[in-house]
Amino acid sequence: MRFSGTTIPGVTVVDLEPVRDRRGHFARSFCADSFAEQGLPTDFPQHSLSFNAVAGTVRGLHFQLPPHGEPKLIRCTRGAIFDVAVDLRPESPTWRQWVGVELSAANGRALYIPPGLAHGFQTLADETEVLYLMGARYVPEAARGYRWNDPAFAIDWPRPVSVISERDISYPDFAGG
Ligand SMILES: Cc1cn([C@H]2C[C@H](O)[C@@H](COP(=O)(O)OP(=O)(O)O[C@H]3O[C@@H](C)C(=O)[C@@H](O)[C@H]3O)O2)c(=O)[nH]c1=O
Repeated sequence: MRFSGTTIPGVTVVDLEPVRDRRGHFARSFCADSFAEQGLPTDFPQHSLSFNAVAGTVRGLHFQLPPHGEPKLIRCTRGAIFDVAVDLRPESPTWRQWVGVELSAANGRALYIPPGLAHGFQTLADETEVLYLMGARYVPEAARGYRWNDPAFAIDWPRPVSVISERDISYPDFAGG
């Protein structure tokens, strides 16, 4: 695995290093030792799959309040997504900034997002599947979100939104907290 930083401290691109032969390839998609060397979490007690039928679907922007903040490792195992992290850490030099990375089954890329950031994505193909490794348990009472089109973030989404949940269009404006 190859780790690369992004414009937001802690948000890390994780690329595969496939070993190829005539059958295809083999690549480690998670390694606790490599994550520890990078100072990243190694305990991911929940793994979740998200299936999205239609291109243009948006999910997010989601996060959990402390102490339930979730480190997330996000990978697209079928289709493609534009994956977004928004920095909500008030002490961060990149507070309120966002970063977007294309993850696809074809590019094998994953994105690590630390706690304190909101996460969302837009699908770029029909029948897109996203696999999460979650570094904290799901606590619905601690779940919060901001709208995908909140002017405080001004995220440049690649497509018009085709499908989004009622909850995700109803979040109030970001108030700076
Ligand atoms: C997130 C989650 C949901 N659920 C349940 C609650 C609900 O009945 C159903 C669908 O949940 P949601 O509508 O919250 O699913 P979704 O909108 O896809 O939520 C996800 O969005 C992306 C952007 C993230 O970053 C994830 O952490 C998660 O928040 O699944 C779990 O049981 N465990 C979980 O970890």
